[in-house]
Amino acid sequence: MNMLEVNDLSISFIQYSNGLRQKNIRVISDLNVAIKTGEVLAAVGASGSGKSLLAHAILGILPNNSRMTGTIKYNGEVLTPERQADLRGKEIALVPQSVNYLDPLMQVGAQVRNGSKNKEAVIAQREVFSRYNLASHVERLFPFQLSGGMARRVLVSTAIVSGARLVIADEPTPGLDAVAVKETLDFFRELANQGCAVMVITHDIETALKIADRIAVFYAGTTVEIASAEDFAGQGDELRHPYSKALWQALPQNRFEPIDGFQPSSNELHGGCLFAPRCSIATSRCASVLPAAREVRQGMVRCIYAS
Ligand SMILES: Nc1ncnc2c1ncn2[C@@H]1O[C@H](COP(=O)(O)OP(=O)(O)OP(=O)(O)O)[C@@H](O)[C@H]1O
Ligand code: NI
Repeated sequence: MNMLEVNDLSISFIQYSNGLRQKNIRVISDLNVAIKTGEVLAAVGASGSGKSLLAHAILGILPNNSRMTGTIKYNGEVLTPERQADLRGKEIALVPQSVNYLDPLMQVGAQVRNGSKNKEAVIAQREVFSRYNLASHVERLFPFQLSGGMARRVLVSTAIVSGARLVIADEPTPGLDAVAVKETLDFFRELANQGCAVMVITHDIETALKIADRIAVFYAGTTVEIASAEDFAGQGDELRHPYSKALWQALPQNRFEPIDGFQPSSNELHGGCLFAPRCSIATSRCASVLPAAREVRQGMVRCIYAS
């Protein structure tokens, strides 16, 4: 069963230009993704492709000047803002991308326990800290006293101590050394094995492949492909979308060929397939129709030529 289901999610920001003229800038378009109990799904894509906004939409923490359409379901139930507030930090936890999400005025131990002073919470927090090599005095420190790597371990600890069922980790590994990276990824796998659903957001396919069952490839605010991790192999022949193939082939151990051009920015999105201007197999048809999401070989793809 799907623990999380995101259907036709679109997000835009209202911007004021030339005085009072209002402009809607669309940053996520018709995005679909789902995660099952026991599964780790990686969301992979370049900077600005909409990964963090998806995380914030699920948690219900989008900025005030944004508008969202589409539905997000948790265990089959549509999430309303009230329900999101109830579940946030309890059943649904975020490991945020930036350490700025830590409260600068609160000792980190208390933050990880969500303010709780009860005995079990303190024990759980201390166990996780020792597991992450955070010395016993660290719980009394304030965020500004932590190194970058320590702060990231504190953020991961917060999600773990919360006992959440759905964990969304936004770039959890930068600033960690190789051992801590492995430990963190292993821990997410363990959470999934215990029946949680985990989404790991990363711009790095190699990190994603170390942990994910399935990979959702983001481009310019939508998912262009959702494939099983095994499909990222060899020449990438099992992949369905030209962008996923190009990403895969750009890795040093593969052809090491960069993709020409740039991801369009949100104020220059045109009709048609957003990847078409950079795609080697694009035709005039691609410029006119936005490809619908369809199922191909047990994966999802948005390309009219995928087979
Ligand atoms: N508050 C905001 N107002 C206007 N535009 C925004 C706002 N927040 C994000 N955006 C735009 O939305 C798009 C997606 O941003 P998002 O942070 O989700 O990208 P990302 O995939 O997480 O990138 P990164 O890998 O750099 O973290 C970007 O083009 C960004 O500029
Ligand atoms: Ni991000």
